Amino acid sequence: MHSPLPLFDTDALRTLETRGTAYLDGDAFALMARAGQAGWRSVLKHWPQAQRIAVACGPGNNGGDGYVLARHAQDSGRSVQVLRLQPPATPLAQRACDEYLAAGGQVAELADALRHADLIIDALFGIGLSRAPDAGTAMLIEAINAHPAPLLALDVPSGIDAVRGSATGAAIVADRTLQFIARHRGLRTGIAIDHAGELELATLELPATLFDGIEAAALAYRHDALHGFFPLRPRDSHKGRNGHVLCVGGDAGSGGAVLLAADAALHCGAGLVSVATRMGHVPALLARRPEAMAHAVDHAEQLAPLLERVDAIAIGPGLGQGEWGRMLFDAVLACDKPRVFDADALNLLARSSRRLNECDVLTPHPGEAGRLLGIATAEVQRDRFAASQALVERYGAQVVLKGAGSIVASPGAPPAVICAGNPGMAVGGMGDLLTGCIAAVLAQGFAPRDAAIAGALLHASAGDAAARVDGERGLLPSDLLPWLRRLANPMRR
Ligand SMILES: NC(=O)C1=CN([C@@H]2O[C@H](COP(=O)(O)OP(=O)(O)OC[C@H]3O[C@@H](n4cnc5c(N)ncnc54)[C@H](O)[C@@H]3O)[C@@H](O)[C@H]2O)[C@H](O)CC1
Ligand SMILES: [K+]
Repeated sequence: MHSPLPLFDTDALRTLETRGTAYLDGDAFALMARAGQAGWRSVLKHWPQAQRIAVACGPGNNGGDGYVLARHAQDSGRSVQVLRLQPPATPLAQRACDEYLAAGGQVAELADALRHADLIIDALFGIGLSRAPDAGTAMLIEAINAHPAPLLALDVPSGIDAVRGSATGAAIVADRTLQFIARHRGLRTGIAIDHAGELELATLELPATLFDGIEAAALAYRHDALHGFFPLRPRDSHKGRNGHVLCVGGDAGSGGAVLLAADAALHCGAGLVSVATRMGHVPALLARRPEAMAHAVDHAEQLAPLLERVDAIAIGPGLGQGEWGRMLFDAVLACDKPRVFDADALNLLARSSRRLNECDVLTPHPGEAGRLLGIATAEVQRDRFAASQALVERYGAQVVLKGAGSIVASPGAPPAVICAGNPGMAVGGMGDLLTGCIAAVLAQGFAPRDAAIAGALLHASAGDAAARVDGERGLLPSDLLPWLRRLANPMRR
């Protein structure tokens, strides 16, 4: 897959800050000056018409970046007001503030600064946020968020944890976030996506060699990573050589889910798809997907020959947790083929606490992840990276933690963040499609981690493509099918 974007944590940023300062002959203020100037260039590029700029400056060096930007804006002849709850608390921020005031800059009360602003700069906190904003700061953040002017956040939208992507209290909702030196891991998953807005990176003209020896804390995959992932098929290909997927599920009354998984597997290029389900769903399946082979399964012995024949198994969509579902779950647990566990199969797994292996894939949403870990959903969302890694440790499988910015965690590799998808996909059936997508890529012989990433990327990118045509609201799982097929084919040469 195309090389993903490396994302970094705060420790890495601190190391880069030290190396950057050394690169500038020990002049730390030069680094801050570059950051503030990069912020000003972003203003000129995206809001050149802004004439009345309010800059909210915190006490630390993020605030220092804000004072530098404010001085540039002041020098350009624009009306600038700095608003702040505390004076600068670091020597660099103090120097930036002094230079701003010396250039005639104004510090104003909140109401005055915001009254006529047509652009707001958030320089309250960056990577130094260490606790929930206090009441006064929270009120300031809420007042800024309620203001109609566009908002540029410097480095991190204040109140957001740049590594976890969560917030412990009030947090800025920015239209754009300009990150300094390196991309923050936390801004591409969970609630941070809505708080960061458009993401931009200012390298501060530092050499790439500064990154030598620094490990990425995560890898960001976008839809272009799929280009060239699926090879062209040999002309003499035949269906038996393109992967056989078995979809297991569909208890009485819930046949639709397992049919969606089968649909997705076919559209992602599986050569053969079989479905093991209740007798009652067989006619509907055959009517909708004659390409799939339907098997009515009421006893484990009926499943055994199927498990033998296929290359990958997707179990869970509509499986239920009754006797029938448990019987199928136990039979699949006993087989050694690559498996995707979703929905009720995850709930049954949580009760069995069986360990799996590296060729298996779990696809929990945050609630299912909580049940698998025995923690609250809120706890999962507070640190999606930690939760998905904990699942890897506990079950020994690949884990796709679904939600905004799905995370693919694997044994012995940095987490992958799926930078695609949209809220229109928060509807029933989308998870069933994902199960089929991943099983199809597994069945075509790709390594489990690649299959989990590619399957999740196919799914999310198809959701974005379908939403671009007719919007996010009312998006249906079936709308994704043609896009899965387009994305699963090599770019036409
Ligand atoms: N990383 C780089 O290469 C560069 C970083 N720059 C900017 O510096 C900030 C980080 O600055 P730092 O002083 O470490 O912290 P912050 O300014 O983010 O804020 C911490 C500051 O605020 C206090 N604080 C923390 N949490 C709270 C809270 N909840 N309520 C009130 N006060 C709080 C804390 O005590 C500190 O005083 C980085 O993000 C960049 O913007 C360079 O300027 C450019 C290169
Ligand atoms: K900020």
